[in-house]
Amino acid sequence: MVLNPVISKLAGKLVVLASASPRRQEILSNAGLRFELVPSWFKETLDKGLFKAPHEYAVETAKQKALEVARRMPFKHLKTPDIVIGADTIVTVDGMILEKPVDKQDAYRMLSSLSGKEHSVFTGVAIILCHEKENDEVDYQLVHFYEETKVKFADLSEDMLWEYINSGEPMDKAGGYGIQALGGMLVEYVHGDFLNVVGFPLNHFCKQLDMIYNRLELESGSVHNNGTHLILTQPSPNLPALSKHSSSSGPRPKSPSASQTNGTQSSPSDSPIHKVKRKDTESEVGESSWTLVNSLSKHTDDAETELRDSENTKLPPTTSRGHMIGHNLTEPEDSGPKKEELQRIIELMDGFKASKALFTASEMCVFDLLQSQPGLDAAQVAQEIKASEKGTECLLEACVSLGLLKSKERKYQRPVYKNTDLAKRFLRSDAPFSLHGYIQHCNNTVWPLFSHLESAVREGSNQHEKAFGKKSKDVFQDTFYNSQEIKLRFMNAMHSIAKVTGKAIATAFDLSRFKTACDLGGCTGAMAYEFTKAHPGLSVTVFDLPAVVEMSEHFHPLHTDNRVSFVAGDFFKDELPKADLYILARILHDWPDEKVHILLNKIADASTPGCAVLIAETMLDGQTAYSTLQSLNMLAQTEGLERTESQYADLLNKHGFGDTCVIHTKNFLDAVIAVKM
Ligand SMILES: O=c1[nH]cc([C@@H]2O[C@H](COP(=O)(O)OP(=O)(O)OP(=O)(O)O)[C@@H](O)[C@H]2O)c(=O)[nH]1
Repeated sequence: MVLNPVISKLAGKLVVLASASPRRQEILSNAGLRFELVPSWFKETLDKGLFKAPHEYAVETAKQKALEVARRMPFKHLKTPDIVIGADTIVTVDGMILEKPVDKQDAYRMLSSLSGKEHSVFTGVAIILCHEKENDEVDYQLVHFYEETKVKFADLSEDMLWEYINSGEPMDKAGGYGIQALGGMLVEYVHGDFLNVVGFPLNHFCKQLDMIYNRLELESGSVHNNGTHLILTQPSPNLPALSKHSSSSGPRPKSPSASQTNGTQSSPSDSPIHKVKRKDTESEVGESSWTLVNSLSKHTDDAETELRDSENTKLPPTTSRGHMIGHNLTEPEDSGPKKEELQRIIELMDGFKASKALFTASEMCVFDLLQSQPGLDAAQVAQEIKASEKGTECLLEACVSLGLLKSKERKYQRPVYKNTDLAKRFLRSDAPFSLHGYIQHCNNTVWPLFSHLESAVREGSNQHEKAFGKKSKDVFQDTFYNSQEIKLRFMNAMHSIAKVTGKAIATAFDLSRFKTACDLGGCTGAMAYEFTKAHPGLSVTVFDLPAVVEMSEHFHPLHTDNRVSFVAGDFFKDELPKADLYILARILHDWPDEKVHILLNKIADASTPGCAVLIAETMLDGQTAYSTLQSLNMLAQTEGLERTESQYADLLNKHGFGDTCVIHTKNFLDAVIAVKM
């Protein structure tokens, strides 16, 4: 892309955004960056007192967020990213660091401290470049920087403050406001990068990428550039070499454009350089397997040593400004396709093989068998699952390479197999979070539908007729609930997803004011059960088709609590049970807008002011592979599609539901709540 040659340099690389912030996802995807989303599990609890300046705290938190993901991925996701991006935004005023408020009082405290004053917003950013070496070791290179923007708030009256707090907007935002939304009304002026306040300094980020990939200015000696650190653990012909002029005192940035940006001080770093050796797919990365180099001066010394080494490696010629002449460093002319590039394409091409291996092992109850009898060899497994020895061995080995099984070699004997933790938690059919039911649905329903994806894309409609030879006017009545066997399988699938996601949805918002809820299309009641578990004062009515309700007793042992009840009916045709809160979990994505309007209209008719609708769906905003592929899934399988959070807010607004609040749960589903005005 002409507009952004730097972002386009990342095409073909596995870029990972280690952030759950929907704003960061949006800023980067709007800039055309294709990335995978792996939110960091790093808890933001560093001791602020240990940092000399607030931006150091933001940078260190950003580094820890990114490092946590970079070191988790090879083990938990079984792939090594090329680049991991982490960020942390803080607000500073009167010597205090403000992060996200923990409750409304905290938001009040923050916003009143900002009223009528200028404050600073710092976003620290860490870019980790990962290099997987032939011997399975991973080298990490860390670039980090920060950006400062000054923001002045108008004087805020108590009424204004509380109205804003009650909108729900402050809760997931640094300093307790969102400048991009209602919070914009509180702001008198902004000096500096607006997107930095929103959560990601895009311009500064692009400059850093440019520096990394185009070697701009680096030849003339900037290790510390514009608040940036570049720490190399290994010389790499694909990365800018550090100048031999660099030193621990930090040379001045030479680029005029860079020095005009805010946040020009170089930030001291105490971050270690990490190297990790990947041993096998089962190992957890412990600190002991890391080589740590502890001080900044040590980094710089190491970097200089490495530079001298790297100067000996053959690099293409440069001009005096450090630009490459006729060469592109990321794609050396003579080296042919890079291993990582090919790996990414092959991974995508092989995705269906991995899925089918998982489906087959699950369908043949391999995980259940190895749970009850761990340590069987291929011949023993083959005998138990009534399959060929040769086929079973291939399947077991594939599962080992996918991280689903572990194998143990034995001298002069065949290896034996057992479940990995992942299989124990999610693939056993009797595990509390078992996805067995959903996997069966994927194998028997989604798989045949996806084999007609091209037709689905051409025609813009589901493929039940091609896949199953049946015309369906209503996919639920005509396909999913057409036979007992298929119905039970579908209900099992919905049940397992509801169990895995239920708690995150039920606890996404403060629902303490609601006494009654109605879970429309609530199937087996698994989601309803999570709601009653999380909210002791709440009773939930599950409203679903008679064919579903009659079968839900198969799942009833779950409902030991009599606060969950079932009512049979069709939510498009029949009167809805009265409730304070209507739950629509994975319902609206089945239907086109016309039908969604019919349903929301009925909910609006049944609601009085103060009642609410809670929608749980996968929102498209982050453009993650999961959400966009899920939208293809809805295309091939239903009449519906996945939507963005603003599309849901618009649909709800049209039926008198406002004060919309969205939570990204870090689980499969996101949640939106809106109140009848
Ligand atoms: O004007 C705005 N200011 C800030 C925000 C959002 O605030 C949060 C800041 O929190 P943090 O940096 O800790 O990031 P998280 O949301 O927890 O996500 P990670 O997974 O990356 O830790 C951030 O989301 C900003 O976007 C805003 O929206 N407007």
